[in-house]
Amino acid sequence: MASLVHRHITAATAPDAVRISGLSRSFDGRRVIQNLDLSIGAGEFIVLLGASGCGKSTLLRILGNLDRDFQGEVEVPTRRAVAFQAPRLMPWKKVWRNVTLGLPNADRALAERALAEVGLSHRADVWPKVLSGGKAQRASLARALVRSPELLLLDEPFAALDALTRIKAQTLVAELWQRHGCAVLLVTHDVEEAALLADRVLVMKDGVIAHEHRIDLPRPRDVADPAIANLRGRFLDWLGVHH
Ligand SMILES: Nc1ncnc2c1ncn2[C@@H]1O[C@H](COP(=O)(O)OP(=O)(O)OP(=O)(O)O)[C@@H](O)[C@H]1O
Repeated sequence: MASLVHRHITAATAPDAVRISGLSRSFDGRRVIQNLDLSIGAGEFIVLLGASGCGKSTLLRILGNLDRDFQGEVEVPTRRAVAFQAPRLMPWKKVWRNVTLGLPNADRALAERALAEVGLSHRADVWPKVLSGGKAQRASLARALVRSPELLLLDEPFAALDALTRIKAQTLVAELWQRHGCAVLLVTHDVEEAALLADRVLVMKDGVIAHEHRIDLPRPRDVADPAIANLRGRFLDWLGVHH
């Protein structure tokens, strides 16, 4: 059957890392993303908030080229990487081989460099099952970094971690982002995480970006800063959460 879907995914051109115009995506006749426009600057850290089911993961999957069944124009860099809530490591491959999975050649030195960046140098030769949740997630980040992405897509990467491990992982992502200078799109439900990490916070609702806020606070940001508490409150309001 001929598809009537018009789709266009092309390599992005500077200065933006991502350009989306008129993006729509439907499932079973229901529009989940509605004529959405969005640009992400090179090196910009975007956090995407939104109620469950509002289409955040759908947008991320489209940007990761994991879903091509959309309408509209999407420009993304060819060098991009995705990390999910579950680390998705292959249990039959040692950690370093997981890091280079899918690359044309399994370059051990490359894997070791990426593992060193996430503090896992000493774990290159273990099987994924021996890693704690936090370490497995760091291995998954190393697998993303080894691709030198211009765009890093993170879908609730810290959601399954305990509170302390989560804070460490947030700090690590902030450091990696600053060192690599890649654009980041991070999907989360955590309004504090958004306030701590983002250059710009987007709140998605009914398939569009309903609210947007740029954060100019210096980094590293302090969770005890009253400005962070203010932002939390504002984001919760936008999400319709009473606090
Ligand atoms: N492959 C699919 N087939 C049918 N419906 C889908 C599919 N993928 C997503 N949906 C629907 O699209 C809507 C948006 O899903 P999506 O996973 O993007 O939401 P989300 O904002 O990421 O939610 P959450 O915060 O719970 O992860 C939901 O109603 C979901 O059921």
